[in-house]
Amino acid sequence: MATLWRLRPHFRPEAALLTTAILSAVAATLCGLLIPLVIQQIIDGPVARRDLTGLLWMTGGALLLGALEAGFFLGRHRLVIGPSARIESRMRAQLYDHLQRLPLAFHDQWHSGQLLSRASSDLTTIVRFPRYALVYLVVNTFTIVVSVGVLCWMSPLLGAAFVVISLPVVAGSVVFEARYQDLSLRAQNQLGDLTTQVEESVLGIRVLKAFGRAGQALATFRARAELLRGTEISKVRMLGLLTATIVGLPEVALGAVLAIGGVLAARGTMSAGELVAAVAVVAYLQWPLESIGYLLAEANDAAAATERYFQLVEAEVTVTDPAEPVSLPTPPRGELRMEGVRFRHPGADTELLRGVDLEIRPGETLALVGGAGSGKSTLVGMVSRLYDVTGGRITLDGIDVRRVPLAELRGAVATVFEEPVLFSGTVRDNIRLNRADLTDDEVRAALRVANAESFVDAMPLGLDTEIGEQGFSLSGGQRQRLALARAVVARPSVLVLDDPLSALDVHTEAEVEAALRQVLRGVTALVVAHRPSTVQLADRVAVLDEGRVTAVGTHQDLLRDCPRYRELMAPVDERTPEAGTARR
Ligand SMILES: Nc1ncnc2c1ncn2[C@@H]1O[C@H](COP(=O)(O)OP(=O)(O)OP(=O)(O)O)[C@@H](O)[C@H]1O
Repeated sequence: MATLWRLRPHFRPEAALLTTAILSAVAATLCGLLIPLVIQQIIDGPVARRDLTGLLWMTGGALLLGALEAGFFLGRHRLVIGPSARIESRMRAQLYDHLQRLPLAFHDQWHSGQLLSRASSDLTTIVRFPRYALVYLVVNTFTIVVSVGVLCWMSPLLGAAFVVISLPVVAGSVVFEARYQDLSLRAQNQLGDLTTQVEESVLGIRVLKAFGRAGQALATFRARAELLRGTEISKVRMLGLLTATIVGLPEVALGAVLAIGGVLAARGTMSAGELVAAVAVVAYLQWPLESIGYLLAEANDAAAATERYFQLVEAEVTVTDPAEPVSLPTPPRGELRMEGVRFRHPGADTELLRGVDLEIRPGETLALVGGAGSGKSTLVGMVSRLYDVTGGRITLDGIDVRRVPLAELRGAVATVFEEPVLFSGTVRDNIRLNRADLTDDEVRAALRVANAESFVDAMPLGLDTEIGEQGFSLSGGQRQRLALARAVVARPSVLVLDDPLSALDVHTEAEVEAALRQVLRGVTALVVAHRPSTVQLADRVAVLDEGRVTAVGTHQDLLRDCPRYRELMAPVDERTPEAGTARR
């Protein structure tokens, strides 16, 4: 339960409304509890005296209390809706914002389904707590304490009997509390694994079908679903056990009150009205008692979800804005240097990059060539700080990129990836991508440079055509040319192209290559390349091997002087086995 205490910064802005909601619920309870006492007065007073006028007044009083109880109850309901919705939306926004700021090294290590389930089902579970369980845990505890007080005031014997009968419930709740949260956390993690599999299967449906792996994927899914089912059943069994203990309590308590109260009334130490009131108070306790198990389960589910939420929002953002920022020259010249750059993945035993030295002159295009997994993407990703170096430094125009404000750096360095990701929205939205200040003329100029204007104009609504998921279906080459347009639209000084041709067929490759030739004019470019066609776009080529740059030169020079380069550039069927693999 201590975990839930960590939510207080989120609850604090809503404290006034939540407290009013709780007070409203307490007021409803007090009205409800006063009714049995009015009934006692009615029976011992007007009914015993056969006083019709008094009876009418007091019955009216009981009705008024009933109406007030309903009003306060409704008030509680209304008061809690706004705060809980605001808490939910703020927490969701904080989580999303944090996910955006977390470095790629973090995203490399987390399954997307685990992130999705935290952002969706976990937050819903957390928010059910202030909306419902929090108020009722407070109010029901209050109701039970006040009711026991009322019983003790009527007859200490009745109060003591009720407390003794309640002891198994208290013990059961303590055991339940300890075990249920563990099960709840396990179930939420298992749900995250299932979400990951659903997401991966949806994204990779073509591969699964093409390789005939749908059956195997289903078997894995079933096994995971079975695991989750088992955990959920254990949760329900545990809750059932507690509920079974609790549900019997009001009946036993009622029997005990009737028996003890009956004896006391027969002896004349308790009036008939007091006996009826005591029975009514115990009957009033039925819901608060029966709901304890459910509310504890809700609180524990919320606590487990809270733990998972904080795992994410407290994950360290290692790539941050510098404390003492230094601006790039305006406009930046685009001189890029790597000085002894080293990189080790968090928790990895060995370094992927072991001292890379490289210089790219303003306006020059340098191709980076290396075996699969040799660290090319990681190295080029460091220029815009998708990853941070773990040793050495990268400078742009003589300034360490870690000293440049992130927004400025990412404005100066644009990246195109192997897989062109397009978002749901229009062509224009995708090209501008959060740069709403760019005009249609600028967007068109970028499309022209990327050799994409003619096919965009041929689309049904031109720039307004919806693309991305479920949008207008584009070919690989068209998608990549839009990605190029997106990269150049804001006129960056440095372009990082992470193997932009590798996912394309020969014909499409030629289209994008033509676009690339245009795009590369006048900017400094670092291009990850696998094929001679891409390499030939570059002024110079660097060979990355064993974590270092082992050779730099023109394509022709390297073909002549560097055996490793010849190996890497050879057609796939002519390569030696280790040429295409990481040699670390
Ligand atoms: N979390 C991690 N811990 C340790 N090593 C990792 C981790 N994530 C990735 N790697 C290693 O980093 C390398 C991938 O680096 P990178 O993607 O930069 O290579 P690349 O040269 O671009 O590969 P490719 O040409 O196949 O795209 C691989 O060797 C991989 O094993």
